[in-house]
Amino acid sequence: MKLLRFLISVSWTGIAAAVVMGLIGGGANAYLVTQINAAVAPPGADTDPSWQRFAFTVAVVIVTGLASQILLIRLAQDAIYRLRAKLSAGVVSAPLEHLERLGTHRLLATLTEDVRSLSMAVSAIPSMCVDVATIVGCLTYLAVLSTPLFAIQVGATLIAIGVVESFLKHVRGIFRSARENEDDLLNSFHAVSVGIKELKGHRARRRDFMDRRLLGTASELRSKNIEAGVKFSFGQNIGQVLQLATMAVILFGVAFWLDLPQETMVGYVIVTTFLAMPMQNFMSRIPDLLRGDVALSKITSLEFSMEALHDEESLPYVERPLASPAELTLSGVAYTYLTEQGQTGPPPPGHREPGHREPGHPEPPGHPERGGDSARPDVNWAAGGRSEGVPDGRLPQRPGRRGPAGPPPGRKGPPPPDGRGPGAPGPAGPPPTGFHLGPIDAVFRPGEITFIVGGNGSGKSTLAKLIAGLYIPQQGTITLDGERIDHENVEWFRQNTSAIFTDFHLFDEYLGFDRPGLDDEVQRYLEMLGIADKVTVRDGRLSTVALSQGQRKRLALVTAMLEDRPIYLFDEWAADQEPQFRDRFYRVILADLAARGKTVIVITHDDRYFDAADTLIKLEVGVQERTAAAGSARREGSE
Ligand SMILES: Nc1ncnc2c1ncn2[C@@H]1O[C@H](COP(=O)(O)OP(=O)(O)OP(=O)(O)O)[C@@H](O)[C@H]1O
Repeated sequence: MKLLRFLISVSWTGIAAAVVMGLIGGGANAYLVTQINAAVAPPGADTDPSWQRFAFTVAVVIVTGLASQILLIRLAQDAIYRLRAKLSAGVVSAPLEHLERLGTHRLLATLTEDVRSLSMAVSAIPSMCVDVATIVGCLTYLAVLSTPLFAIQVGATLIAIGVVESFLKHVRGIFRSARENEDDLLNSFHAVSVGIKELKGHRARRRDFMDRRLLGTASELRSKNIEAGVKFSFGQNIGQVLQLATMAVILFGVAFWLDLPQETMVGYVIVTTFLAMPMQNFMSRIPDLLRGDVALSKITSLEFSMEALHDEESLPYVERPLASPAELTLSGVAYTYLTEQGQTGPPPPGHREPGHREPGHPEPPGHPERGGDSARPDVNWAAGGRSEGVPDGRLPQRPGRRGPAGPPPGRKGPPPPDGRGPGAPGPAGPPPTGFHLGPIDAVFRPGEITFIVGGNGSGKSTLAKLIAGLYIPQQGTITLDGERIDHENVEWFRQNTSAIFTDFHLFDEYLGFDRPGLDDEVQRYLEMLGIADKVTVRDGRLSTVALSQGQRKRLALVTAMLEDRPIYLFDEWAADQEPQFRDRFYRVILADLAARGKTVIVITHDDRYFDAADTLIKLEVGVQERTAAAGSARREGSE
C-alpha cells in the first residue's frame, strides 16, 4: 500500500521499531488469552493459572502497546509535517505559469483536504498495527490449541477478506471520483468567498449558483460518500456473517465430528471473542485508509506536476550585488500561453495531471524533455535551454551546463527553432493554443521612465511578468546590463525588480526585511503616502491591511520603496487612486525614482500622463506597434 511505503520512506527504523513493539504486544495479548483460558479451564484440565503471570502479561501488553503507538504517532506526525513542508516548497518553487494553469482551487484542495485525509489515515495506522499484531498472536495460539480449528478459522477469514476486498474495490473507485468533486466544491467555495457581492446582489444568480453549482456538487459528493459507506458496510457485515457462520459450524458441527475436548472449545471461544474487538477496530479504520490512499495519489500527482517538470528550487543563486544602474534589454522576446486545449494545460476532473505517472509509465507522456509530442513543454528555468530563440520557453544555458531536468544525451529534444512562437501556425509547430505576445524589442534605461500602453488584453501584464523574470521568454533574449539572463542567473535577475501587479498580495508583516529602524522607515512612507492615519506599524507588522483598494496599493508601494531595487515596475498602479494622488504618482513619485537612477516601467491607460514618460511602448493584441520617444515634459524638465 502506498501509505505504508510513504511511512517507510519517512523512517524505516521507526516503522521497524513500532512493528517489533506491536508484535511483542500482540504476542503478549495472545499469551493473555492462554492465561484466561487456563483460569477458566474445566477442573482436571492440564493448566497452570497464575495471577502473577497474568499481571506481568498485562503489563507487557500495556507497555509495548503504548510504546508502539507513541512511536507510530510521532512517525505519522513527522510524515505529515514533512509532506506539508515539501508541498508548500513545491508550490513556492513551481513556475508561475504552471500554478496559474493548475488553479488556486486545485492547489488548495490538495494542501488542505488531501493533507487532512492523509493525516487521518496515517493517524489510524498505529492502532491498526497493534490490532494486526493481536490478531496474528490470537491465531497463532489457536494453531497451538487445535490445527483443524486454526485451518478452518484462517480459511474462513481469508474468504471474508476476499469478499470485503471485492466491495472495497468499488469503494476505492467511489472515493477517487468523490475526490474530484472536492476540487469542484472548493472552486465553488472560492467563488462564494470572492463573489459574495455578485451573489448577494442578484437573486436569480445566487439561486442558480447555489442549486446547480455549490449544492449540486455537494449533493453529488454526499451521494458518493453514502454509496461508498453503504457498500463498505455491506462488505463488513457479510464478512462478519461469514465469521459467525464459521463459529457456528465449529461449535455445532466440527466440535462433534472431531470430538474436540471441552478445554479446546473453551479456548476457541475465548480466542474468537478476544479477536472480535481488534477485528472490528481494524475494519472500521479501512475507509480512512482508502481515503488516505486516494489523497496520497493526488498529492503525489501534484508533486510530480510541480517537481518533474518544474523545479525552480534547483535554480542556482549566488549572493551578489544587484545591477546598478540597471539597463534592461529585450531582444525579440516572445511568449505564448497554452490553454486547456494545449497538452500542458490544467486537466479536467479525472484527467491525468501533468507529470502524473501511472504504473508502467515511469515518464510522463507528451513531455518533449522526454521525447514526447506535446505542443510545448511546460516552461522550465531549471531545465535550461540551448540557443537563442528556443521555442520551448527555456532560457539559454551557459556552455557545459544543463539543468537537472534537461534532456539526457541522446534523447529527443524540443523541435528546432523555426523563428515562430510555439503556438505559431506552420508546418513545424502545432496550431496556436493561446494568446501570443511578441516579438518585443525594447531597452529600459536607468533614470528613464517607460510607459507600456495598449488596449485590454493586448499583453501588457504578460510583458510585465516577462520583465520581472516570472515568465520565461520562449523566444528572444533578456539582458541586464549586457548580462544575458538564463538558467544560471534568473533567480538573481528577479531580485532586481520591485513590481506591483494588478493582482498583488499584501502581507501584513514585512517579511525578509531584517534591518534596524524598519518601523520608522515604514512610518515615514505611510505619512508620505497619506495612510498613516489608517494603518500603523509595530515590530514590522501592520495593524491592518483591510483598506480600500487605493490604500492597499499605497501599502504595496511602501513595500516596493523599502525594497529599493534598481528596476520599478507598476501595473496600472494609479488606476484606483484619487485624482490628486494619481497626479502625485505620475509627476512626483515616478520622477523621483527616475532621478534616483531607477529604471521605471509603468503599465498604464492614463493618456493624460503620457508626457510623463521618456518612452512609450504600444502593444496591440500582443504585437509591439511602436516604440516612441515621449515625455516632452520630462525631456524639457531634464534639459
Ligand atoms: N494565465 C493565463 N493563461 C492563459 N491566457 C492568459 C493568461 N493570462 C492572460 N492570458 C491571456 O493573455 C492575453 C493578454 O493578457 P494580459 O493580462 O497580458 O493583457 P493586458 O494588456 O494586461 O490587459 P488589461 O489591460 O486588461 O489588464 C489575454 O487575452 C488573456 O486572456
